[in-house]
Amino acid sequence: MMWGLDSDKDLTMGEAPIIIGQDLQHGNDNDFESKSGTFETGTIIGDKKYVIGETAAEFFYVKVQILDNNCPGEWVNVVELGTKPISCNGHSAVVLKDRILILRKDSNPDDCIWFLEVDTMFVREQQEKNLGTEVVAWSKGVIGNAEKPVVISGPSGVGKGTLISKLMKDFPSMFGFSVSHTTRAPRAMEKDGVHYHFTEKNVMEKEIKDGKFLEFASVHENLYGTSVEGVELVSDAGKRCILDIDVQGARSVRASTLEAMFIFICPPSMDDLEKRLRDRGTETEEQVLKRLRNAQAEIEQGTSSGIFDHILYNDNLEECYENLKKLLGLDGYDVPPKSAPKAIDLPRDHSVSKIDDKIIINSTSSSILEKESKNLIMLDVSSLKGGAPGRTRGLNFEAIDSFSEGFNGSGN
Ligand SMILES: Nc1nc2c(ncn2[C@@H]2O[C@H](COP(=O)(O)OP(=O)(O)O)[C@@H](O)[C@H]2O)c(=O)[nH]1
Ligand SMILES: Nc1ncnc2c1ncn2[C@@H]1O[C@H](COP(=O)(O)OP(=O)(O)O)[C@@H](O)[C@H]1O
Repeated sequence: MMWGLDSDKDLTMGEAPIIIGQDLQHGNDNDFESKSGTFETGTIIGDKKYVIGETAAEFFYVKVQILDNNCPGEWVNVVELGTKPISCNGHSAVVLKDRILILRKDSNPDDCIWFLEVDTMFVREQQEKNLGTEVVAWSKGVIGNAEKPVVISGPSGVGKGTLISKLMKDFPSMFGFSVSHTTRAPRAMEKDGVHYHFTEKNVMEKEIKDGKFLEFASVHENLYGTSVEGVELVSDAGKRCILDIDVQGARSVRASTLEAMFIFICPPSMDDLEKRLRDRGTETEEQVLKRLRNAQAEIEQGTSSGIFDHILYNDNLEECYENLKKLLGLDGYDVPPKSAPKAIDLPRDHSVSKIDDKIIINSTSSSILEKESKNLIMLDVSSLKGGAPGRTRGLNFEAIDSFSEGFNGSGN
């Protein structure tokens, strides 16, 4: 088996080395003691060596340690952000520009590609908040691109929920709702985990601190927030994610790495808005008044801040819904079967090399069956998008088998 790789070159950030992390399990590298994992790779980027270790026998998470060449023998304090992969039977590590690509052995097709970000914008921002430590961030790699999420904002009672429900009912395989967290009390018909994740303030504040939220805001004196996982789960299922969030939240998403389409829904008049809110009958008089007070400012910001790509007036519901469908490219639409994004199936034993933006994964298996199905895989990392917190998308691959001519799979 050839799993860990080549020589230990002194790589600097931004170079495109042939690479690679090194298999320390077999004692190829004596620069430092392998601390505890049964499998480790050591990847040098600039002055730092990133040691990624795992213990396959137990259900542990992969662990990152860093050595600074300027302080020989001393481990640097590391903060690891994001959801981490669970240990598997080893991995290869490949240096990209600002991150390390991890190819995991013996893991499921949808879980074999991960990225450890070491110098992305997200990591640099977090570094400023964690002075005195090294920050790295994990994100899972996903084949292909997800369709841009749709952010829908507008004052309370304008009809956002009604429009979104219609869309989800008419196109259930195309859209998925990002279920927000909130500290407000559930309404009579609302279900936990469906309409919102209803949560306690102290729990939500802790989760915000832990970086679980893409955005959050205090709205009508309650906390609301969109979790990174909530949005990613919808995209992973091959659906387009819909977010119903307020203007502050929309502004935060605009500033984040998440590319989205932003739509603001306006009422025909304040009188109509008040009537809808009162007729809905879900709020106390005090809450209705609070929502109406906030509505004016929300409409001003929504229509003038430049956050939103489109403004829709919800006067006649059916007309507004048709206009929403037009924006989403759904007018006169016959819903096609939606195929889930493809996943890469790595050969169990393989070698890895890198040429420009292509990672070449070559089966070294002696099993005829495996050779037939996946002899050579070319992974294209030229169009990566997103990253921590969340997923790294835009990976494409071609699987080439030696027994038939041409390609037998594509990530596109
Ligand atoms: N920033 C942010 N706002 C949210 C989120 N979820 C809901 N909201 C907004 O919070 C406001 C109040 O929502 P809700 O209590 O359900 O009342 P409703 O708008 O009257 O139905 C609305 O403007 C929602 O768009 C979220 O995750 N983040
Ligand atoms: N175009 C419309 N004309 C009249 N009533 C509407 C219209 N759109 C929505 N409504 C009603 O207004 C109320 C508030 O709508 P809802 O979808 O709950 O608003 P939001 O989610 O923006 O707070 C609901 O009772 C809904 O049935």
